[in-house]
Amino acid sequence: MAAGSDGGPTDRGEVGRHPLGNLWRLRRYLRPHATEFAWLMLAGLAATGAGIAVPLVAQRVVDGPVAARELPGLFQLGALALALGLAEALLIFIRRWVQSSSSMAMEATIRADVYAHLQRLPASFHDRWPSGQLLSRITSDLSVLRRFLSFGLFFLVLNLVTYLVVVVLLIRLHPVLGLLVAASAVPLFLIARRFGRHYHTASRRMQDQQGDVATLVEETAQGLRTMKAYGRGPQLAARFAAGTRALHDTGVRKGRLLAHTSALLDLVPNLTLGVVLVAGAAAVATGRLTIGQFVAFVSLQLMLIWPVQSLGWIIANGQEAATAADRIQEVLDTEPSIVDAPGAVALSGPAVRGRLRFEAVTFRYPGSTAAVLRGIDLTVEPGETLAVVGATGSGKSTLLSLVPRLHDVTGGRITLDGHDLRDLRLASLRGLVGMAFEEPTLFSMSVWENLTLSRPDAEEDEVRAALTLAQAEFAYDLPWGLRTRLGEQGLSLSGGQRQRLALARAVLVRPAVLVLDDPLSALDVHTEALVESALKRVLRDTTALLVVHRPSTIALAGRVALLEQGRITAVGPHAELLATVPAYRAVLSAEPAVPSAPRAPADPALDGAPLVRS
Ligand SMILES: Nc1ncnc2c1ncn2[C@@H]1O[C@H](COP(=O)(O)OP(=O)(O)OP(=O)(O)O)[C@@H](O)[C@H]1O
Repeated sequence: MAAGSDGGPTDRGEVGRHPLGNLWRLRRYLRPHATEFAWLMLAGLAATGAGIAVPLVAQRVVDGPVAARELPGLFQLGALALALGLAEALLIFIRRWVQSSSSMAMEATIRADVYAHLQRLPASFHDRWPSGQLLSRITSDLSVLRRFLSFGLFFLVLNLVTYLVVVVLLIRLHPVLGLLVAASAVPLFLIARRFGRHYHTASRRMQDQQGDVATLVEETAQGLRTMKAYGRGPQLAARFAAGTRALHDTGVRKGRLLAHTSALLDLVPNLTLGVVLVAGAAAVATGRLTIGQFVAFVSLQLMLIWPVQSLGWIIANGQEAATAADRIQEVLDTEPSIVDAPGAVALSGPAVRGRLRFEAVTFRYPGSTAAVLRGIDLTVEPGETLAVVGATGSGKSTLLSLVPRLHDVTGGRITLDGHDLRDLRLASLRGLVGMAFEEPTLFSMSVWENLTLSRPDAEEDEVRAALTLAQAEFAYDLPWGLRTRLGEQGLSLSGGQRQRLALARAVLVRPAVLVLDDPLSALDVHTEALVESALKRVLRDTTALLVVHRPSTIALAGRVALLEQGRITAVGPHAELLATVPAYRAVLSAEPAVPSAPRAPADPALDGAPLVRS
């Protein structure tokens, strides 16, 4: 089942045309373990063979030494039965031993692949997929798959072989009764097929609902403060209760479906056994069957009870695995849209001048009809700092996110030193662009690891310089200095501290282009002034695009671009815009907003010159 066209999860409960198709596609993960599986199957079949041989030995015992009252023969056959029992136990042990290691290895490989794929997928994919859905796919769905690959699939093959071998032996012992047992496979098949159909739909619903519940838990954990502040605990609890109730109801429906089917599956072999007991006893009485053969027949038939009884569980496991495979393939089938183009080139650090140019850039979010950015023409010269100012929702963050290709333009192009960004190797581009967001993300790792995410090879003195620049030396005073582990999302730090660490991380890249999305918003006036004065030094050597709101930070920029409803309406030095553009004044002050008449973006060469109105 493919992912939605806009990269979102597909409709709930939708069942693919080939329910087992996606499960079959995962066979490539079995291949590296083919030898282990062959041994596994061999050990399983040998153990079953030993088990099947026991009733045949019993037949010899009854018809031979027991009938003839011959003690030495009885001991020999008894010893053979014991040896078969021991061999069966040993083989089962070997099978279980191999089984656990290969299935765990397969699960780990699939999990690593899904995780790597998630990393390749663009920001727009993650905007659309609830994180709980991804979490449940990479955890519980993979466990379901492992259970199937290690147990369900194995027992499906083993039980099928056992069934066929035993039925052949039964037919040889007594053709009529043997065929009767063989015929019982028909109702079994019909029951199993009906169960499989219904169970597939129910298990898809349940696995999706598990994802929904995981999303709710994650949202609650993240929004705990907001929830408590607004006293919204009961509402969220009610939402959660509704989610878990839905999950419970689907679970109960699934359980009942399985119970109902298991009862039917139990009934068939027991009914057949009843018929065999009566008919077999009659055959013994009329001399058409020896007592030994009768004992062997019944013992062998009893060996079919477990394979038939476990059929319901195996089908359930198989359907859950098919659903899990569908859900995992939905992620794996989503093509990463932002990738290296064929022939993409890498730009290396010192040769890069850092001339950034937006040419008639248009951008529309996937699934949305309205463009967020329209006809953006803007040039940021090497070493220049350009501030982007605009009302909330005007598209500032979106504009900045296009530079490291978190999203790709939907019209026009952006160039760096004349190269279309889409013709550059992604790793090279992202190595040249340092970025800090207003909402800085710090990971559950040490401060050092968080800082060097942008440059794993950074030296200690470089990290120190970046921390000094970002006024983040407080990191040295944490309990274990830079080795201190931060809590989830760095929650143990204040907003301003997190922003400063994120800023240090961005400048550590020694970026050719620095993109800062309002990174000083959480700082107090005093710290902001210190960071600004330090930033000034960094900005001298790099091309920078800043989203800023405060006039003090705007002073860092040589020019300012005013963004209004996705369009650049004015470009020029701050003082001039302030003097000549009412809309600009309105954005920076409490004046009522007056949309400006469109203005041609000024040529950077005209910096300081009067603005040109179009
Ligand atoms: N992931 C997204 N998917 C769809 N629309 C989005 C997405 N992110 C932002 N938008 C929309 O794009 C528009 C511009 O958003 P953007 O965040 O770029 O504005 P902004 O100028 O940075 O706002 P602010 O100053 O409040 O941060 C808004 O209308 C917003 O609803």
